[in-house]
Amino acid sequence: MMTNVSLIGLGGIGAAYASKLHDLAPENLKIIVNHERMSRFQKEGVTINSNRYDFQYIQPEELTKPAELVLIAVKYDGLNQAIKDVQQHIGPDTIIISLMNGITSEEMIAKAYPDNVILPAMCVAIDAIREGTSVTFSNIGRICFGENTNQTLSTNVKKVSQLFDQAGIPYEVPEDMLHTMWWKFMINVGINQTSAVLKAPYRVFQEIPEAHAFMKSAMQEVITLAKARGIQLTEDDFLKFDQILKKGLAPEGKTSMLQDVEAGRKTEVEYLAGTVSKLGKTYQIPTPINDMLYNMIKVLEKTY
Ligand SMILES: NC(=O)C1=CN([C@@H]2O[C@H](COP(=O)(O)OP(=O)(O)OC[C@H]3O[C@@H](n4cnc5c(N)ncnc54)[C@H](OP(=O)(O)O)[C@@H]3O)[C@@H](O)[C@H]2O)C=CC1
Ligand SMILES: CC(C)(CO)C(=O)C(=O)O
Repeated sequence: MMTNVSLIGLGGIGAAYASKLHDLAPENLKIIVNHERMSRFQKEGVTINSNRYDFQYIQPEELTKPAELVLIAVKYDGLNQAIKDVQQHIGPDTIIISLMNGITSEEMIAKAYPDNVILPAMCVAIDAIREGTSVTFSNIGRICFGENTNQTLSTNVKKVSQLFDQAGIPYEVPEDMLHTMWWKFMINVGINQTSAVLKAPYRVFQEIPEAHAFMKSAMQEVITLAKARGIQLTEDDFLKFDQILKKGLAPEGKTSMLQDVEAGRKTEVEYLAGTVSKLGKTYQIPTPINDMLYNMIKVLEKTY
């Protein structure tokens, strides 16, 4: 069993999964936080679904034994700092997992820790919402992770699976992890960004054909880029999401990007439309919808 896990980013996603690891064995989990966050968390505690959690906090500069697993659950605007802050926890055998949306965080982490195993990952179907130091979720969703392909499970994937089994964290190891990452990327590019500019909960996309078509047009650009990159993302993948949208998402639910805009926070547009536009230039594929979404969301961020 893994007895030494470190996590950075005690927000909606991080707190939800940290609560499970803490319930399993509080002494085995360290939360990396700077002095200011540590004071806030120690004073107020962290409330997760109405229960107060007092985690074992550690500051980035404190010397410590390398962790077996480091989980990263910040947003993109905090990722460069988080990559520096986890340094004391990374040894030659440390496995690193980013639970973040998008397809860029793993590349950014790999640049800083090129010799470590970084298992691509993301979470789906979790509806965590954070207000201050309080996090609530009604569905913990699941963590999809693995090597790029998983016809047979590697030792590292087995180790992490065993930990998640023990902690009761739902997970899935998709056979084709890169395809799954791009599928989620397509979803976030489509619905997160159009919901943010339309200020629209899921109901708008379920009921209004023009909103649905707008969302789909942004996703279509990801499907085209995926083909250029050798990833088989197809119309069927869109339809799979459409079923989830129509049957699985609460009409008044909101994407994380809409929540960011409503709370006046910086969004992850740079890593959604920004990435699509950059890849479009690389493969010489026009991405007009995402170029426009990029500009619109940048304007929104400047009007807070
Ligand atoms: N919320 C959701 O339902 C979903 C979110 N995601 C993705 O998961 C990722 C995380 O999202 P979410 O949990 O909602 O984000 P939050 O903003 O709720 O949480 C991020 C947390 O990271 C903390 N943080 C940032 N930098 C550091 C640092 N250097 N050291 C310690 N803590 C740090 C922030 O602290 P502070 O507030 O003090 O800055 C904050 O508590 C994103 O990529 C998001 O797109 C994916 C699926 C669903
Ligand atoms: C899939 C979706 C839209 C909801 O979990 C999401 O990942 C997000 O809101 O960021």
